[in-house]
Amino acid sequence: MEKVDHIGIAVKNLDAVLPYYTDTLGIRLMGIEDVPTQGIRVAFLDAGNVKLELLEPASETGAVAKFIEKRGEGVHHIAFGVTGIQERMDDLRENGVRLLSDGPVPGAGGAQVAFMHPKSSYGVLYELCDKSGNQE
Ligand SMILES: CC[C@H](C(=O)O)C(=O)SCCNC(=O)CCNC(=O)[C@H](O)C(C)(C)COP(=O)(O)OP(=O)(O)OC[C@H]1O[C@@H](n2cnc3c(N)ncnc32)[C@H](O)[C@@H]1OP(=O)(O)O
Ligand SMILES: [Co+2]
Repeated sequence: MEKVDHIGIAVKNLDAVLPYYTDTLGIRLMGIEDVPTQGIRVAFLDAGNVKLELLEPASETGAVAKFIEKRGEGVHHIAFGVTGIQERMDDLRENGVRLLSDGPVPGAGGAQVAFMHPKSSYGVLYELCDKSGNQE
């Protein structure tokens, strides 16, 4: 059983929503970073035993922009923390899960990540997040 590392939440404007999370909900902001490979800016928030990952589109063409355009703001994905991400991907693929890349790709915070297609996961976009090689 994998540990949930974070819950991805798509937002139109990070600066507009952050006060709600930090002031109204009292959740600690851990940091903000650009992830150009995904065309987004992300903010990680410490929600105790799991992180929230707010995802703001940095372009009109990325996955998050398309998600918001089609479905509006809201829960976008659930990320499992794993080690040995390539082996996990191979195992999932052997079990018929459709992965969105052959191998892991760079994620936020120096992680290596991969995604399973929602159509293979009963409607949920799941991410594998491997920080074991992370020097940060
Ligand atoms: C990596 C940095 C950071 C990190 O944690 O380190 C991140 O988490 S980045 C997060 C943003 N990046 C991604 O999401 C990359 C993976 N996503 C994709 O490749 C696409 O978004 C994909 C393939 C999931 C959907 O793209 P597509 O162009 O096919 O969009 P459609 O609207 O045509 O969707 C097809 C089908 O899937 C359903 N769908 C789409 N997104 C989601 C979602 N987030 N959760 C659940 N279901 C989703 C959509 O409704 C369509 O279903 P249908 O029944 O046909 O309506
Ligand atoms: Co994520």
